[in-house]
Amino acid sequence: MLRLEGIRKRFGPVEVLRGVDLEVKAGEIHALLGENGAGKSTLMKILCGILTPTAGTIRINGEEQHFADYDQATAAGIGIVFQEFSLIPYLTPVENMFLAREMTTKLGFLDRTAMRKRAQEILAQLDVDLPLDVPVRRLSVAEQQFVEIAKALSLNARILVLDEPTATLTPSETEHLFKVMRELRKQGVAIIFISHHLEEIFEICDRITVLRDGEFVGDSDVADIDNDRLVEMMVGRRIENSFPPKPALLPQAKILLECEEVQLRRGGPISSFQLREGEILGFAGLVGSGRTETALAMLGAYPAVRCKVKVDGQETRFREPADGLAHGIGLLPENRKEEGLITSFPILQNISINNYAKYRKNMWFIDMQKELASSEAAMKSVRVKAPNSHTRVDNLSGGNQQKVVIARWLNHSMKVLIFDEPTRGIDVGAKSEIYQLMRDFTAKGDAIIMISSELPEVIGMSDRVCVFRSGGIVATVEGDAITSEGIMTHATTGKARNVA
Ligand SMILES: Nc1ncnc2c1ncn2[C@@H]1O[C@H](COP(=O)(O)OP(=O)(O)OP(=O)(O)O)[C@@H](O)[C@H]1O
Repeated sequence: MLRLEGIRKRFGPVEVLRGVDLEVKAGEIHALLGENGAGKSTLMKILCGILTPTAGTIRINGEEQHFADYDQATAAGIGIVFQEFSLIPYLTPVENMFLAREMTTKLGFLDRTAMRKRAQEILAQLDVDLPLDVPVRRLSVAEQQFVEIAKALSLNARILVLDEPTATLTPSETEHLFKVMRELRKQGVAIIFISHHLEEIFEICDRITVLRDGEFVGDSDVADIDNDRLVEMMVGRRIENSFPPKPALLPQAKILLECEEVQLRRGGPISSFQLREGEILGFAGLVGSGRTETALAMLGAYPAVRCKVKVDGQETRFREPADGLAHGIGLLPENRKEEGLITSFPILQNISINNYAKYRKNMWFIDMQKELASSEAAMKSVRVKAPNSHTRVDNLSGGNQQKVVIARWLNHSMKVLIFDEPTRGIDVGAKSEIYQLMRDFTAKGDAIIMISSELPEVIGMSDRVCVFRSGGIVATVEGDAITSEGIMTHATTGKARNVA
């Protein structure tokens, strides 16, 4: 159904796609894989007419296509759901689906009944039930994604691109999305699926194509390839063990940070926890269980009913996360593109920001050589792929933008780091490097709170784990008790103490 041949793309002097081929059949779920910055999103933007290739051909059912813009690609049967949705938050799903191509009655009035009926038909075809009369901002991320898919199908998409659709979904939402994808496959739609979760590729995909540094590395049936070979194709080397060994827990370790009596909601559970020097404390639990809110409440960024914090044994009150910096506490927010980066600034300043004290020469000047050397070393340590540290962050791939924020915090002189979903959107090769850097950080006696929805990451990295449920901590486990069954049992059935 789709054949891309010899696709090249140059941004100024940098060639980011260097002759890429991709073949996708009707009724196939095809994974497009590669490290951060390999060129996946750029290739998809070319397919959708958003970018023009420097060279190469696009054929749909054998016919050569030249898309001048997105609308022409849509007319040719291509639909794309980006990582950042294009829905208007204040409009309903139906209004969003038919935006700028509203159905009208013979007299020229809006035919709301017909639009609603068509929307219902498409959603029923996907076996998706969602409220049609509320603004989409009230829907969950998964529901918004289904609206995007339904919108593409209402435009008769036969080739559907899903760019990292599962990155922000819960496991059950991901299962629902997979059900929808299987249904579309049955209907003969060709799906191109981008994900950094390799277990998802083995679960849902029929074929794969791998890119590395803008080049085509190879393609294969999923049935003919295993995990190790796939990683090797993507990264160009074998990744032996992604989690570094855990150090022995020190029974007498100093308490760096203590949170007593956190109550997120009136009448909700009251929790407490301690963070000890040299440890990684995992915050596990289902989405909405209160993990992020508890961390934010501690830093004054969530309006908890009560929250008593002690830093180095001293009671401390933070009004906002910036107050944490003075106490050596840094936050890597979940939503780092909006909250963690100044995208119009170069990588260099995005890494060194908040950290100028380290580069100060005297009262007036900073040592720019030192700033450059230190930031470039941090950038290299997490493998940010960019021509140099002066590249603007908005010219980086999504995963590389994430790495810049991680590089900033790991380069900072902090005592405590709070990492919310540290490896979301990060490729498999860089993940293991980030895990090692986290361990190097704690080896100095500093500590990390790691909020993560990825159970293997929680288990592989945490020295102790606080399991959250319904807004509070229901258990704290350590050592051999850190198992997926144990954590899941607490996360789904655990009872919080002290319910007021
Ligand atoms: N407008 C632009 N100007 C300059 N370089 C760009 C621009 N857009 C993308 N790039 C570069 O092109 C390369 C490929 O980026 P792309 O977003 O396609 O990667 P990706 O494979 O989708 O990565 P990720 O897994 O991180 O989403 C990156 O090195 C990126 O910095």
